[in-house]
Amino acid sequence: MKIDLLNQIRATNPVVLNISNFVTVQDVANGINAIGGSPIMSEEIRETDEMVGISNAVTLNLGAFSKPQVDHILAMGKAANAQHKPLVIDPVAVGAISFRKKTALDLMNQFQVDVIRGNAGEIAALADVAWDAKGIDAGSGNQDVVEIAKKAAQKQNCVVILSGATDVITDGEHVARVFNGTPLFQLHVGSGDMLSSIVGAFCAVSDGDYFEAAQTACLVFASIGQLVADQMKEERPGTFSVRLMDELHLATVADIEKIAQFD
Ligand SMILES: Nc1ncnc2c1ncn2[C@@H]1O[C@H](COP(=O)(O)OP(=O)(O)OP(=O)(O)O)[C@@H](O)[C@H]1O
Ligand SMILES: Cc1ncsc1CCO
Ligand SMILES: [Mg+2]
Repeated sequence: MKIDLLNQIRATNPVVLNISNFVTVQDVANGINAIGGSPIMSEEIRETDEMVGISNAVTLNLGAFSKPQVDHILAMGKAANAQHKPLVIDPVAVGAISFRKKTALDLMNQFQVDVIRGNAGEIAALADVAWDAKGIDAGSGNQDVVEIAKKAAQKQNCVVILSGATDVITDGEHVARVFNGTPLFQLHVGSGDMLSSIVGAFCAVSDGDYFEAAQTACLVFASIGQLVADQMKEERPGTFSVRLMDELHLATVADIEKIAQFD
């Protein structure tokens, strides 16, 4: 695990281009900014090639798409491939809404993603494994999450992050797990969206090793949330989100190394 990639983000301030959802766009922008990246959002398809041109990574969030936004996402994915920029996708709620799953699969048939980041309900849907997803949340299921993540990675030929109490990261063959985190993440809508765009920032400084980038992003984000939770006496979702932003900026590699739990 190359936790030092965090310092590389802070040293090089990579531009992370996002198609976000309107629910969590500000958290996503500030999360990238706080950790040391440079966020930019886009809502206009005609600027796609130029936008991708100035970016070091692209994250596409399917959280609240409309027909024009799906066209934009498609153009952005194709441009990221053509310009060899790392491409991350967050398939929000594809486990709960069949139209979303179909749309996500249609898109991923037309461009190649480098990393998919979703919760168990979303990744199970992409793996065609039975799971009871609930809206944007993971829901419940009894299949092995490692096998689910591997299956999704093999189907899409990319790195998959299945996030949750334990994050599972796989390229379809090798598997890493991150055990850090806090249930407080679930009390803040958009924790996953922030993670997906922060994965983009790690991919930008990874020299093409997206499996390493994905693992490290998960470890850094989950550990920083855990550091915040460890300082709180009660479950305060509002306070958590503010302090999370502070710690994304302040936490050092040494702070993370002290609590890191992964295999
Ligand atoms: N029960 C938990 N315990 C510890 N950490 C958790 C738990 N659930 C989620 N996390 C952490 O929360 C972060 C976001 O992952 P999560 O799986 O909740 O995304 P998500 O479901 O897409 O969230 P959202 O839809 O709110 O964006 C990850 O860093 C993950 O490790
Ligand atoms: C609540 C919600 N609805 C669509 S997207 C979103 C934010 C989590 O991605
Ligand atoms: Mg999500």
